[in-house]
Amino acid sequence: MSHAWGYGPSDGPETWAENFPLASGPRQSPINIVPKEAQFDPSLKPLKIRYDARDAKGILNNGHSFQVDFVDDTDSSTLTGGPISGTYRLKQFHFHWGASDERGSEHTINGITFPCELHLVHWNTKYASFGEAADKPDGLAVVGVFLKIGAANPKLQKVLDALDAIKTKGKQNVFANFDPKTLLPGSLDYWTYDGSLTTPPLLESVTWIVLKEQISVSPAQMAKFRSLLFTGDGEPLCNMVDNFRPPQLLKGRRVRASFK
Ligand SMILES: NS(=O)(=O)/N=C1/NCCS1
Ligand SMILES: [Zn+2]
Repeated sequence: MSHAWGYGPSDGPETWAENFPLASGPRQSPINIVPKEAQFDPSLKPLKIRYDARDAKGILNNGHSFQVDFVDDTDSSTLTGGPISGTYRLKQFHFHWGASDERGSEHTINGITFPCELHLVHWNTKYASFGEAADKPDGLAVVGVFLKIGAANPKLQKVLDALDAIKTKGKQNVFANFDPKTLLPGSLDYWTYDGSLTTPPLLESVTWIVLKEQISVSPAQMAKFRSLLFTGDGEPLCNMVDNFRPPQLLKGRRVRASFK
């Protein structure tokens, strides 16, 4: 049975444990990252990110965020190196954001929140598919990128221009020829820890790779994110904002840094 969940007072993160017991598990995400407590690990490899714009397939309002989906039947868009072993294929990317600029990210740095956070979701090709990988402890790897308020981000604009056509839950459109590598910052320095999906079913299958360097987003671009709706056609209008889970307990986990 699929349980309805959301980000409101009656179905939000504080209620998820009722239907998704992993919410109280030992490796939940997101977390607050305290750089001074992160251990530099010289054995961590540089991230190797190779994406092919031709793999971009579509864009979907899934009622919780919007996601850009990728063809993942070959190793043409992959994540390797970093803290992971083997090859992980790009499945989709999506965002989390706030109703205003002082909140919106899921991970925090020294308790600092950002207005938006990008997640690039990859699955381990030792498994047959995303669905097979999603509940395995080494099944997924998500690269997280913080967005901070500044100059308009031209790389983001193509994604934001596609939102008018997917305003309501369930709407989708073709979204072709887009290389998400253009969304990444110049530095690929990262923090990494073992965590979970930040949305139900909160599966504890994610190697998190959170980049230190942020990318920019303008106030007008943030307004575009906030123009989406959680609700479907014909339902009462509810703006898609504050679709983030707050930081969870570390429960003894180590956060490693790829940089000094
Ligand atoms: N925000 S997240 O990336 O941890 N959650 C996900 N749920 C389904 C695919 S990714
Ligand atoms: Zn996410």
